[in-house]
Amino acid sequence: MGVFTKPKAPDFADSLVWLGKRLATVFDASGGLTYRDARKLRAQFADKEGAGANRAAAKSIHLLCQMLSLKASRWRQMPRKSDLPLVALIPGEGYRFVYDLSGEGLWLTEGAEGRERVEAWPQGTVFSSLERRQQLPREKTARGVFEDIMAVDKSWIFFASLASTIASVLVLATSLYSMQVYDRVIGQGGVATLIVLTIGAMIAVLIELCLKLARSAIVDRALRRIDIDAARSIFQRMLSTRLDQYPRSLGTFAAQVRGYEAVRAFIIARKLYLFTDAPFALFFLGVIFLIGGPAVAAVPLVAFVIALTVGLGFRRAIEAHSSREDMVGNQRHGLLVEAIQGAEFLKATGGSWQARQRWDYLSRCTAEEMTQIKHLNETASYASGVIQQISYIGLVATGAYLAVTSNSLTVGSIIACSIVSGRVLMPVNAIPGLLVQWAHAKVALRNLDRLYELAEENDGVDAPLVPEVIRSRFDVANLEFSWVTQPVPLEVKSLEIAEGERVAILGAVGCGKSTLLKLMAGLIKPERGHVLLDGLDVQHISAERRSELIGYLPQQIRLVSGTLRDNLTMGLPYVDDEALADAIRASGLASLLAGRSEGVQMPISEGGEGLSGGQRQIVGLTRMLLARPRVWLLDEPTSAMDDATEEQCLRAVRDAVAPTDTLVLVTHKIRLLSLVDRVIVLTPQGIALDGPRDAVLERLRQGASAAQGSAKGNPTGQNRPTAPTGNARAVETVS
Ligand SMILES: Nc1ncnc2c1ncn2[C@@H]1O[C@H](COP(=O)(O)OP(=O)(O)OP(=O)(O)O)[C@@H](O)[C@H]1O
Repeated sequence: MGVFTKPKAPDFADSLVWLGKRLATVFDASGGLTYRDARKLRAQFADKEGAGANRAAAKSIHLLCQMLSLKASRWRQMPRKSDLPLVALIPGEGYRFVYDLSGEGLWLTEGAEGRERVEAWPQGTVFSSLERRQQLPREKTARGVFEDIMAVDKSWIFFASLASTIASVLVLATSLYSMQVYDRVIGQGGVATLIVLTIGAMIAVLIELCLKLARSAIVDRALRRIDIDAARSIFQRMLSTRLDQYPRSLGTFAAQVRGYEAVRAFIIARKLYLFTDAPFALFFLGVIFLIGGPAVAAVPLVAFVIALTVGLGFRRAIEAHSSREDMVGNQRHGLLVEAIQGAEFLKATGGSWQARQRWDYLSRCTAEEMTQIKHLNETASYASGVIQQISYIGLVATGAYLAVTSNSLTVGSIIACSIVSGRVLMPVNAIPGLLVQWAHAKVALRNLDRLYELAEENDGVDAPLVPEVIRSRFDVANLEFSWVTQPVPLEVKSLEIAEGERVAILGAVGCGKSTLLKLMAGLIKPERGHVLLDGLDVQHISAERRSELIGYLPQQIRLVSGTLRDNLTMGLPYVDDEALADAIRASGLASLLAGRSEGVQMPISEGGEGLSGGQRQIVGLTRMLLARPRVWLLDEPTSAMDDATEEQCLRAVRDAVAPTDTLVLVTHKIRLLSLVDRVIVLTPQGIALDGPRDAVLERLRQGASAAQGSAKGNPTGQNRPTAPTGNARAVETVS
């Protein structure tokens, strides 16, 4: 291991967190670093100096690689080109990512402060090469995810089983105690023996209690870990789902995703049942056999078989009702989310009663199914209780008969056998509850499997590209896409947008302008054809890198709960306050904040509900100014703004878009066309007009006057560039 001295704790921690974020992009590590991971990495260096910091530095790379599923080599002192990409650990400075060696022998590096070409490394610098950990290709199913999570640590099953085993053996103490008291103490008047036996039995009971508490602590710990890991994996899977794959009912979808709780509860219960409860039924049967002989043991054995058959007999009915309960429950959750989100619409239209009717119907169905499940569960438990009682009577009767007829059993052994026989049937009593859990888990797994079937971003691309530099040039060819609800697909035969071009897309409502922008941003995948960015299919560029290169501002901006600063710096971890202040001033957000005591720490509620539509648009635009992408895709960015605010935002965008950046703008507002040089008019069948802005506008004006001539009056035509709505199939190039 190389020697690196005096790492300064805060710098190291920051550069490590930076490195984590960068490597997540470079290696397309799904999930990347979470806030929690970053805290963990920072904690490595807390209050560490000298040798402690050195150890932390070495350990932290190991931890980071674990988080990102990467493999790091041991530190070495000389970098080699064949080992690229590398991490360099520079004493007193921090980590740098080394991605290439130039022809002139300069190492191309990146750090938290930016790029640098390094000719000579500072004394003590050490290097470690990185590669993606080979993962076995496995079919992605919800079950597979849970199996992977369970496989990480199985020790809890061993310890929980051990605790159960000892506790179960100790249960014997009570029965043996009874046997000894009846046979030895009462018959022979041994008070001293009674005292010793009683103390022994009490100690056994206390140890059993401790073991049960230990088992529950072990299981709780395992539950917590499985919960966190499963929640993380499923949430990550949901986030990485491609936009066009999201189901239409998001509330129902969210409820289905939550189903993992039912799965993990069942998995734990099943493991405990199979490893501890069920085997002990046989153990206790053996004990009865030893104490009471085969005839006595036969009674609980027969009862066990009958109870098992009865319990499993309820399986189908319980499964059917649980499945229906889950389905209706998810729909009810979907309706709840919809009613809260659409409260304004429901109130304004007076349509609340319709929602209420549906809610009542779904509630009735849920209650009905729940009652049925409860009824079945209770019936199964009662049946097993009755079998247990009959087994008890049968066992005592058989024992007594044998005692009377052949004198082969004592009173004490009959009592001991009857106590132990309760334990034989205990696992059978648990079967109805397990069946309910199993049924819910099965439905939940099926729903989660549907989530895993949805295509992810970069679907089918094993190693998505992470290009450093890209020219913002688009080539679209033979593009075809339709949403599930859309009968006619959007078609674009050919479209070229050069680097540095500023283009507006006009078109009638619903003709597919936003869809085209989403296709260009790579958020949705064309069914046919392709969108190339600098010659690369946007679907082949890593989703993380794509979101850095392409700035997409949607029509409806939904902010996330947190502070305004969180929203402004979303996905931009290295924004300093100076840049933030500049962007806020440029977009006009500063005037919105004036007078607000919290400033950028202003709390934002879910979806940005506390802000008006126009204010949300300003926030979205300000974030774009901070992100400085190479491609700006703006979907009606100022549709909810007043003239003065719009003017300021337009100025800010005009100043921010660099000459080599490409701007594509969807709008219905003529004022925004001042930002562009080229106008494209879109129809669902494709591009109808394409050419320099003024020429296309002139063509549209001519078209509008001709239309006015035939049908007088166009009250909305004032501020809207009129676009062909119909069947303009051939692309008309206007010069
Ligand atoms: N997420 C979606 N799910 C299903 N269908 C969608 C979705 N988004 C858009 N569509 C459908 O695709 C078609 C084109 O919609 P798009 O939003 O691209 O039109 P647009 O030209 O941007 O309209 P507008 O001018 O009203 O914004 C519409 O018929 C719409 O119903």
